Amino acid sequence: MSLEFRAVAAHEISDYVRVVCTAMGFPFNPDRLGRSSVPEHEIRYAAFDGDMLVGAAGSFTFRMTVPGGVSPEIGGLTHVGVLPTHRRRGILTGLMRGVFEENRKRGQAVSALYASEGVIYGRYGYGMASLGGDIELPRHGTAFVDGPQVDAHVRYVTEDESIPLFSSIWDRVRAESPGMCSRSEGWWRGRRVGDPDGVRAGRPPLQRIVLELEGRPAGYAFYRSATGFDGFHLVNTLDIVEAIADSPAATRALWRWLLDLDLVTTVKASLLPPDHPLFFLLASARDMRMRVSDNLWVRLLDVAAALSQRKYNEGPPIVFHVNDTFVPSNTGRYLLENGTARPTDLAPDLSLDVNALGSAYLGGFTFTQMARAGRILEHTPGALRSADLLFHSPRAPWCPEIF
Ligand SMILES: CC(=O)SCCNC(=O)CCNC(=O)[C@H](O)C(C)(C)COP(=O)(O)OP(=O)(O)OC[C@H]1O[C@@H](n2cnc3c(N)ncnc32)[C@H](O)[C@@H]1OP(=O)(O)O
Repeated sequence: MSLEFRAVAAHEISDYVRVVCTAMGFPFNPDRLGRSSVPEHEIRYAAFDGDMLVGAAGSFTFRMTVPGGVSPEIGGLTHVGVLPTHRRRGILTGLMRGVFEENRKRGQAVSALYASEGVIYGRYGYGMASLGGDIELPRHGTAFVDGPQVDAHVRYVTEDESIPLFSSIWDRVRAESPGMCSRSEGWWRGRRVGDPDGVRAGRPPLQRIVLELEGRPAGYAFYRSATGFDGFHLVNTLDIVEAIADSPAATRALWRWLLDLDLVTTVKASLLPPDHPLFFLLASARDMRMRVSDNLWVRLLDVAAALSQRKYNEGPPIVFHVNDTFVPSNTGRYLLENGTARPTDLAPDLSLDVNALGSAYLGGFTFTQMARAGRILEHTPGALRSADLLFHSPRAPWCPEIF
C-alpha cells in the first residue's frame, strides 16, 4: 500500500465527509455535508490509497478564550476518521503531522479538540484541559434557594431570529470563559440553531428561546422535549442543548424557566462545567446527578508562542523543561517571566511533557494535581505552588459543544 498525504481539493470534500461518517458510524447525507461546510473549516487533510480517500483529519480556525480574557486564533482538530479497512497502519499519525503543519503555517500556536476516545490523542501531545458534566435532574429536585425575583420575559424565536440575538449574548459570556470559541453566522446556523432532518435523525424538534431582563436580551437556550407515556401519565424528558446567560440574575431566571416547563419529569443537560452555578442555585444539589468526563484537550504546537498568548496572575519567573516527542523542536527549557515565554539555558524549576502543559494551559488543572500523579517533576521547592498561582483561572474552562 503506498499512501499519499495531502490537502483535500474542493471536488473531494464530499469524499472527505463520507469517510469521516463511515469511520464514526454517522449517516452520510447532504445535511451532514452542510454541517461540515462552515467557514471555520479551513483545513481539510486526507490520506489517499491510490485515488481513494481513506483517512481524513481537519481543523477549524476559530478564536478561543484563554485565561485573562484574550482570544487568540487556534486550530480546532476535527473530522478525524480512517476507514476500517485501513486502520492501525499509521494513517492517523501521518494526518496529524499534516494538520499540525497547516496550523503552524497559519500562525496557530494551540490546537484543541474533543476526543471520541480518551486514549487516542496523548501520543500526539494533547493533554486533557477541562472537565464537562452531563446532568440529570428529576422534577422533585428542581427547587432553588431563595434569591432576588427579577422581571424576566421569555419568548420563542425562529432560527433566523435566534442567530443575532444568541450570538451577541454568547460573545459577552465567551469573553470571560476560557475554552469558549468564536462562532460565525454559518456556524450558528449549520451547527447550533439549525435543525435539518438529516442531522435531527428522528429526535424531537429544536426549540429556541430568548430571555429578556429589563427589555434587554440577557440569556438564551435551545432544547428538545421528548414525550413518552407511563400508563396514562406523560413522562417528558427535557434535553437542554445549550443554556447561556450573561449575569447571575439572568442565569437564575433562565434555569428557573427551563426547570418549570410543564409535564417534564426529568431534565438533562450535557457538557456543563464542574463549577456551574446550578450547584449553588439548587436547594439540594444532591438531586442533580452529574457524570463528569474529559472535555477539551489542548496541544501547544509552539510552546513559547502559546504560553505568551494567555495572561497570568502575579508571581515570580519560572523555568519549565518541556519534553515533546511528536514535535521535537518544542523540546527544551522555557523561561516564563512577566507573561512572556522564551527559550533559556537556566536550570529548570519544573520538568514535564508538553501534554501536562496543555492540561494546565486553560487553568482547568493544577501542576500540583498532575505532580501527584507523577506527571511533573519539581526541581525547585515551591515551584509547583508558584506555577499553580500563576496559571490559576477563577472560572473552570468550559466548551459547551463537541466540535
Ligand atoms: C477530534 C476528532 O475528530 S475525534 C474522532 C476520532 N475518530 C474516530 O474515533 C473514528 C473511529 N476511529 C478511527 O477512524 C481510527 O481508528 C482512528 C482515527 C482513531 C485511528 O486511526 P489509525 O490510522 O488506525 O491510527 P494509527 O494507525 O495512526 O495509530 C497510531 C497509534 O495510535 C493507536 N491507536 C489509534 N487509534 C486507537 C484507538 N482507538 N484506541 C487505542 N489506540 C489507538 C495505534 O495502535 C497506534 O499505536 P502505536 O503507535 O503504538 O502503534
